[in-house]
Amino acid sequence: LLRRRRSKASSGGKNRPPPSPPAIPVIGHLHLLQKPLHASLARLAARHGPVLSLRLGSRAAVVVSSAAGARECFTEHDVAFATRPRFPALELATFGGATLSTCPYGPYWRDLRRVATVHLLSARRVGLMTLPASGAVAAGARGAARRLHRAAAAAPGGAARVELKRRLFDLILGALMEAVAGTRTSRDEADADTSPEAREFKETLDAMAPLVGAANTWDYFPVLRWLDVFGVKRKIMAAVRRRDAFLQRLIDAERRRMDEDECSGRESEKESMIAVLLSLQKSEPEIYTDTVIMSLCSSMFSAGTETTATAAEWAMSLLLNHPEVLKRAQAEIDASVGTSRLLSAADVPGLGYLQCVVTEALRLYPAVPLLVPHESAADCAVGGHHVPRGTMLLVNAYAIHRDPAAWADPAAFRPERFEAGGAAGATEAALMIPFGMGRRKCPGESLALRTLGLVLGTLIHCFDWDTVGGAEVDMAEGAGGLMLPRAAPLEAMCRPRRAMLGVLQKL
Ligand code: HEM
Repeated sequence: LLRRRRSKASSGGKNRPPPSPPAIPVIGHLHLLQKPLHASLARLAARHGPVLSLRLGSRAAVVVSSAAGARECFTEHDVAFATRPRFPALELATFGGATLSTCPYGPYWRDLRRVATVHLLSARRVGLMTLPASGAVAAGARGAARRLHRAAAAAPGGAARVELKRRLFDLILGALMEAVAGTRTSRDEADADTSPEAREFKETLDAMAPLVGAANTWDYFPVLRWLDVFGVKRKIMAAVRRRDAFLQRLIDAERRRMDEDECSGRESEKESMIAVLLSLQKSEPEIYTDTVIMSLCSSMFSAGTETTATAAEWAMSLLLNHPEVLKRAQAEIDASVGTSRLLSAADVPGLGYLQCVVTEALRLYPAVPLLVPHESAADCAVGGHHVPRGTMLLVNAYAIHRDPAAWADPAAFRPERFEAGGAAGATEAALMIPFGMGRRKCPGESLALRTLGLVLGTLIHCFDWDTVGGAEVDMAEGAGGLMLPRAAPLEAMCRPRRAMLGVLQKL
């Protein structure tokens, strides 16, 4: 004991574990956690400090809720924290934990990450999706404006009550489905926000999500996995088979199309992500198997759709409750783009205030509030506390973005704080990490920001928006696993702007 105490003293406290609330046998600290999880963890951090340790059933976790702690984890210890914890329930739905977001750090992750950043989400590819009018996101935003205009024209008084959550989700899933699998034709035929393919895929995800959620308890109490009393595993496997069959059909269709193009010597005008991956498969078939292609496509949908749609929905909620901000963003677009054409992605970099709106919305409501869990692959020290190998790391971006020591009036929606490139009223300690930080940072950030700018800009430019019945939008947060959903789906009243009628009628 004496030896241990002496070595602790000589290490300057670095061997001390982070502070921890009293735990209960077997369940550890699980009883202290309520939904939404980020709020519960912020309350514990206020009581026990910005670096605290928890035991979640059989799993050890450390929760970091300060900018300084997050910086330390993702700079000094970035490699140590670059791997992911294994969640048996999630593994069933993610190709055995082999998707880009879930796989352990190592050569396999590096390969997938390189393909994603160099081939699928590169600046060139994001440009192709957003810049030309035929790009998947640009066409999606235009189609949504056309359909909203029609809905308003058919509504009494010329203003339609629209469920923005569904429309935003469909728009973004439709655009991603087109970018991944080249499904434009089928979407155009249906003139809907999504193609039939996107709808079918969504059905498979909807079937899987609650099952994986229900099986989450396995991750903390492994014994439950072996019992599988309610047959959850069997049901997850059935949903997984349906999803994989669907993804395989998309791959086969692209393969057939590419073969036909090759035979006829036709140049394909726009390559889908699957086509890019199939070209890589030709040169390195042992690496780019159909399963790897499926897992990459699945990563794009699961990591890119709900996140971007949720961020857009929160941004619209904030704008509806702050009509003065909405008017200012609209005036900026009118002054820069005019009212004789639609906004394009090329206009977005010149719309400084609109970008501040997006940033401020991501600060207040980061779509992934605790980032994606990391795990330490080696012992390290965070905030002077010892974190052993194999500890799950949760970084509370939500709490960091609202830290009163770092941000002036942190709960207020004030896009101006980001004007002139800075964060006015924020101290050196302020840190924005809606997309994470370090080597596992989101590779879809630039696609997400372009999409948000283009979609929100189009909605603001073409329509006047109002809350339903003039009541304030309720900003209550729902419980959403890793995500930060609204408690109630956002609905709003949408009326085409008189100045934009000429443009809308031609869509
Ligand atoms: C507003 C929209 C988005 C937000 C807020 C967001 C946020 C995040 C966050 C917080 C992470 C985890 C970072 C970490 O591990 O610490 C992440 C990872 C990831 N994101 Fe995004 N994301 C968005 C959009 C997208 C899009 C559009 C795509 C692709 C189409 C995408 C693909 C991914 C992938 C593949 C990962 C896993 C990266 C890895 O583990 O190496 N995300 N994202």
